[in-house]
Amino acid sequence: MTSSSSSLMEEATKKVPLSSEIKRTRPALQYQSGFGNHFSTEAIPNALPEGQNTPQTCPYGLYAEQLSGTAFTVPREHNQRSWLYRIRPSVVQSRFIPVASSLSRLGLLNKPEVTTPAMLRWRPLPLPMPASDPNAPTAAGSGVDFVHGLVCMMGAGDPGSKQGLNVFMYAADTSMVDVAFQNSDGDFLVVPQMGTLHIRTEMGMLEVEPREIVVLPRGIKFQIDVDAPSRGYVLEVFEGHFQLPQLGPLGANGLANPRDFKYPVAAFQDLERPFRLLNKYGGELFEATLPASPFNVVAWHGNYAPFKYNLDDFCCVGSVTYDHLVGGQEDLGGMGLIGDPSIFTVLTCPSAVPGVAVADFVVFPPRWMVMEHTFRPPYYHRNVMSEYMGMIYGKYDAKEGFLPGGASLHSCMSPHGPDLATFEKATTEALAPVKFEGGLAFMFETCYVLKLTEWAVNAPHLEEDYEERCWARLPKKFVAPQEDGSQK
Ligand SMILES: O=C(O)Cc1cc(O)ccc1O
Ligand SMILES: [Fe+2]
Repeated sequence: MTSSSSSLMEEATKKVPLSSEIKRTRPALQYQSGFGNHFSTEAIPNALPEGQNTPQTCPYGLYAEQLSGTAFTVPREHNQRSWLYRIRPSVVQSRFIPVASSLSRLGLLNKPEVTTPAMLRWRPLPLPMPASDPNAPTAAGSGVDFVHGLVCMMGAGDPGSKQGLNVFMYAADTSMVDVAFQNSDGDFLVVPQMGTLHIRTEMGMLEVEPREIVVLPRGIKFQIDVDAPSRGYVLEVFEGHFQLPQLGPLGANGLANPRDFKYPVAAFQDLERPFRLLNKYGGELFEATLPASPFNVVAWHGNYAPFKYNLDDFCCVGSVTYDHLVGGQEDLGGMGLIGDPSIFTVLTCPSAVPGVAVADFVVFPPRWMVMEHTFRPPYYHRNVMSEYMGMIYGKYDAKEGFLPGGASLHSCMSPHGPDLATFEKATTEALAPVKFEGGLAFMFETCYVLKLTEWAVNAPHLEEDYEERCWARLPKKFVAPQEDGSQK
């Protein structure tokens, strides 16, 4: 490891202040708040038509364009669409052509084809090589932008039949210049672990830092600037959209509160120069040329838009008596099943089966641990759901060696739980109330059985001795009773 990457890794283990807490280099952005709201926003006063969506002519000579995130015909409470008022409509573009073969080496297009139930863990994803590194591919530095830095690790299903998901990681050090990306295959949930993402979307700008997440719904064009080596995780769902979990017996508040979700305000570019549009479609990549910036939406209204959320705002709920609780479905005295996922769920993308998620995004944030006569860490278990975990900063409370920027996979029915050191500590420590402040881990939990990409199983940062290192030395502690039934 180079000294610069080891110091970057030290950086990553610390809880870094948000840039809003330190000196800013860019003007602070404005947002609108409230999960799933119907927003109205205009970058020029009166750019939104009054009283109707498609007047004969729109203010300022804008074109009206609807973007639908759900079928027109789904019930009103699930309907997601926005009306965009833009300088040119999206149809002004050249024919989409498959991206040239040199670019098809993109990790983004890796196919999940390897089946294995093995418990796997990866050390931190290597960052793009700095220009000063003699092994860097170009003298100007690695030049890897967000799209080219995405690498598919695993997935299930098929975007063509709108079923399943992918898990990616990204490592990038370069901004996207005069290029926009559109994912027609599903929604992206991005979890930065290092480096701020400056995201320009059709609906406006978002700035997203480690400890925040962003959802970029299907089809919404975006472009990402970075100002430092940046790394993180991406969950892509091919079906449905992310929603807040039911609160069941918790009542009206708690977990991720709706008002803490931030949506962009309209912001547009009037840039008349060629742009490339990269489109992920059916798991392949296509490209078209645009005569001008596609970020030309002067005003919009609707409920289909990207949004961000600060994980520090998560209101964590847990056991205040005994046992380690994660939550589950609640049957409220004959009121029927509430599809209520884990108490650590920030967002869920539900399947058609109540309580079963295409994917849950779950966090393990700093929190008080007060449970009495209890083994407090996550217990040993095997789960019908598959669990992919990542680390944003610090340490996880069940394992040593799970590092920020690293990842683990415990698939359907594969066993996992605390390592030896954690077990020893948890079974001998005095159970005073303690605040776990060690770190912020998260999980993508899915009902699908994941396949891995060749890249993920052959990656040099895959830990060869994961099971061995964590669990092989867990001792036999069993003491059989004496013939008379007494214990030795
Ligand atoms: O396996 C893990 O580390 C994740 C996890 C944590 C927890 O507190 C309960 C269940 C669970 O799967
Ligand atoms: Fe687990």
